[in-house]
Amino acid sequence: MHIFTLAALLRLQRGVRLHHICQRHLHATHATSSEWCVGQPFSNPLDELKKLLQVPLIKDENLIFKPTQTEIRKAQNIFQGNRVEPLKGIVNLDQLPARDLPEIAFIGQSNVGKSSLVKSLFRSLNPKTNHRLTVSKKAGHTRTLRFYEIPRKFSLVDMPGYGENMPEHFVRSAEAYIMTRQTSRLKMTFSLLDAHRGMTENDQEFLDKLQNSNASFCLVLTKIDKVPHSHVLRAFLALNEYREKHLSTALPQIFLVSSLSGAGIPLLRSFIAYVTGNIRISGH
Ligand SMILES: Nc1nc2c(ncn2[C@@H]2O[C@H](COP(=O)(O)OP(=O)(O)OP(=O)(O)O)[C@@H](O)[C@H]2O)c(=O)[nH]1
Ligand SMILES: [Mg+2]
Repeated sequence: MHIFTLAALLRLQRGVRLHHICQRHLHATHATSSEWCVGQPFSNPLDELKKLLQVPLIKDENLIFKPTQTEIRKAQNIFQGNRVEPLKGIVNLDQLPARDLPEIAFIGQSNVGKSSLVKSLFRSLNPKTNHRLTVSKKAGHTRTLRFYEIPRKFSLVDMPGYGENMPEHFVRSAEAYIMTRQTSRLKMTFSLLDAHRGMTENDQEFLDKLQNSNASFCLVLTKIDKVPHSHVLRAFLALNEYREKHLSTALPQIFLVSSLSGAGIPLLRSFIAYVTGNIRISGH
C-alpha cells in the first residue's frame, strides 16, 4: 500500500493524550546522549525512549514506517554509493530545476540543524560534496534553496530557516516552494524541530501553515544528542500532542535524529528512499 494512502487512513485516527500519563509514569533517568542506539546503528531512537515509560509511548498504528534491517541497509547504499551533485543556490522559483526528479525538502527555524541533517544523510559517501555543505553556529547561515541531487534518483533541498536572521525573501522563496511545488515533484517536507529548544511560536505558526496547505509533511526532532533522554521524551510528547490536536495532515510518525552522532539517520535514509520510490518496503 502506498504511504500516502496509509497516511490518509491514519489522519482519521485520534491518539490517546499521553502527555499527562507520562508525567506520572516517567522513570527517573539521567541517561545521556551518547547512549542512543548503541551497537544498533539501524534502530529507531524512539525505542530508547520507550524504555523510560511504563505505558506505550505511541499507538502501534502510528508507527507506520517499519522497514526491516535488510531494507534499511539497502537504503544506505543509495545514499552512500552514488555521486551527489550540488546545484547552484536559487531564490527565484522560476529557476527551479527542470529535471523531473522526486524532491525532499527540509524546513525549520534557523539553526535547527537543516544543513547538518542533509550533510549527515550524505556523510562518508562523497567528501567533495560534504565540504561544500556548510553549517554554522550563527542562525541564518543558509540563504538560498540548495538542491543536492543523486542523479536519476532524487534531490534533497536544504533551505533558509524562519525566525532569527530569516532572509527577506523567505516567504517568496522557501515558503512558496513548499506550498506550491506540485506534490508529484515534492514528495515530502521534513519539518525540523529542536529537541533542546522545544517547539517555539514560530514553529507553531509554520506548522499551522503546512497543515493548511496541500504539502505532505512529517515532523523530525533534531539534536537529540544534546540533552538527556528525559528531555527528549518531554519534547517528543509535547510535539506528538500538538500533532494530534492541530496537525491532522502530518504523518503520524515522528522521526528523531542526531546529525552529530548519526542516531536515527539510517532510518530516515530508508524513509526518503521509500517515499522517492527507490526502495520497496514489505507490507507497504
Ligand atoms: N549537538 C548537535 N548540534 C547540532 C546538530 N545538528 C546541528 N547542530 C549544530 O547546530 C548549529 C546549526 O546547524 P545548521 O545545520 O547550520 O542549522 P540550519 O538549520 O541549517 O541553520 P540555518 O542555515 O541558519 O537556517 C551548528 O552549530 C551545528 O553544528 C545535532 O544533531 N547535534
Ligand atoms: Mg543551513
